[in-house]
Amino acid sequence: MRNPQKVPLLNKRRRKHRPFAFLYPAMARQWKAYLGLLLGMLADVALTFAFAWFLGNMTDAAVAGDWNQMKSLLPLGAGLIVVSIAAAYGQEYMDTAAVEGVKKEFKSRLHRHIMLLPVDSFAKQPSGQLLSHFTHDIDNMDGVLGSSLMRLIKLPLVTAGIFIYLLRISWELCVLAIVLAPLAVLAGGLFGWLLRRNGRSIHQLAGQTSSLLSETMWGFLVIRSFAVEGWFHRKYESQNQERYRLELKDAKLRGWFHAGGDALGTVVFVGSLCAGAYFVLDNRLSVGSLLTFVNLTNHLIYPLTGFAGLWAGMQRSLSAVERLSQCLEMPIVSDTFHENRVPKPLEQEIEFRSMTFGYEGERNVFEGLQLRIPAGKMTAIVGPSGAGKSTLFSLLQGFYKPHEGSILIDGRSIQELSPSQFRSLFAYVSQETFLFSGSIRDNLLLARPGMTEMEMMRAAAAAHIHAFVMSLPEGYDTLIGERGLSLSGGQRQRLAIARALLKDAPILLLDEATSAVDSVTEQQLKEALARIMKHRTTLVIAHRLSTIQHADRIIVMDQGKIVQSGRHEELMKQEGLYRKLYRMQSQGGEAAGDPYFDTRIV
Ligand SMILES: Nc1ncnc2c1ncn2[C@@H]1O[C@H](COP(=O)(O)OP(=O)(O)OP(=O)(O)O)[C@@H](O)[C@H]1O
Repeated sequence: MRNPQKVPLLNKRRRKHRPFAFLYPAMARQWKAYLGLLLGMLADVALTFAFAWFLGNMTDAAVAGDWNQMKSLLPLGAGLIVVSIAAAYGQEYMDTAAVEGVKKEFKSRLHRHIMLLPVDSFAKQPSGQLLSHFTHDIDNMDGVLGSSLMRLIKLPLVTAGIFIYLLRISWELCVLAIVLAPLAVLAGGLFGWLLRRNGRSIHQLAGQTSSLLSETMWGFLVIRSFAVEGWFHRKYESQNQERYRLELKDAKLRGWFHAGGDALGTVVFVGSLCAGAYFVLDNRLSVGSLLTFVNLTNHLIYPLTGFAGLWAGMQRSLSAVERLSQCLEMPIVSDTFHENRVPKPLEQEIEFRSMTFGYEGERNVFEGLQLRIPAGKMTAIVGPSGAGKSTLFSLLQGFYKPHEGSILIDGRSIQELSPSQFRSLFAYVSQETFLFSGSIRDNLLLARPGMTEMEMMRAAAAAHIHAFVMSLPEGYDTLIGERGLSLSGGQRQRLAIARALLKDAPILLLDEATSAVDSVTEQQLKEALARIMKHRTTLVIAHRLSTIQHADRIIVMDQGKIVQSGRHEELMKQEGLYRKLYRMQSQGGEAAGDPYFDTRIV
């Protein structure tokens, strides 16, 4: 196994996004909080000038020994303090409301969007990448929301106001500051671009690391049994190192920007102080005016220095918003969630009519496939690995659309059915059973939310899991751990079968559903399944041919084509793939080198 090298980071071809246009509707819905913040910000600006004015007048009154003037100014000072405390409190609260309100909306939108993604686009995204939108991108939106956004508006506003105010005090002192302003703007533009580029790389890497971590946790037992902990650790180390390098680069950029801003600010401050002191000596400026000037210059310096941090944060947030918008712009299957309805049983058949399909960028799996599956019967699909059995199930469930031809259920194209009607038609038990963390009852409830205790137990009994559940101290309320890992493979499979039974759909899709049970349980399950299949159209993908000998019809597939079909006895009489597979299986699958050999037929 190779040591992982540097992680590819930047997506070369990115679409143009307008982050603020994307954010605006969600922000508009929090208009009360943003209005509050805007008023708070305006109060803040007014307070800045009011305090500077107060300082200057108080000092001049003190220098002139005007006690009455000082006394008249005192209540004003107290009022300013009260207003500034109220403004600070209000801003803090409004900031949280404005930021968290928008984030809450995006979290919810993102989750909904992911739930409605078509199966193929979902499958293309590593789960960690999707997860990182929640854990990384949404958390990094702060720089363009709430008070950060207000500060971005406030800084130019304060800067312009201060210039005008200072101009009234001394135009000579203003010239010094004005000369340096374009420099700050230019530096902001350049560093902003660099920071955003770097921020994008950090976000992308965070997504990759998140994917790697989720794979590591999910595949922990495989990692352990193949002794590849070292390889995974090195891969993580390499990404961790890269992240460290990028964070340092970010810090360097911010550092340079900060230092440059500080230097610029200090030059303005010291320069105006010296020049101001000279003007006081020359009697062209009062001491109070100098203090007002120095105080306001401080506020002028802040835009030059504080702007760096704000700008850097904003650039990071913009690249997070960009990634979020890319995800939210992925097309979804429909605008609404669908609920299970209780559909009528199938009356006629399922038909694949001249269907052609291939996965994106791959050669076609099916070319003009013609297949009819009669209603109310059990049809088994067999064939070597890669024949297209699972793809047929996916197409039937609408996970993918045929490129040509159509799929009809009782004579109606599945495209004509509403998503709710369509989804209610199938109950699916897959090879890899997935159970959700929570109790056994929670997992069964998924299939039928309003189920009664009796219905639940009946389904569990039919799947031969009821006795086991009742033997547990908490019965149906027993927690089964993440992915049901505290249960055996066979127990998980039987619960999955009970879940499918509870859904009570007219079409039952079983993908080697009895593969993880022992032979005694398999026999019991077969009986239970046979009872349920009686009223249903059942399609079974079977790898062990012994499990489908009683099927009403067996379809033998090879490389996307139907090569044989009929009952077990008929197929056994024919020279062909079925007999070959059957013999291989009964002989123990000793078929090394045989192109039809499916390693699971043993
Ligand atoms: N998501 C996918 N993207 C691209 N190609 C795929 C995808 N899933 C399956 N294939 C390809 O489609 C073909 C049919 O695969 P499919 O899983 O339907 O076969 P199968 O008969 O179910 O095999 P098995 O018995 O091994 O599960 C194979 O060549 C496979 O490599």
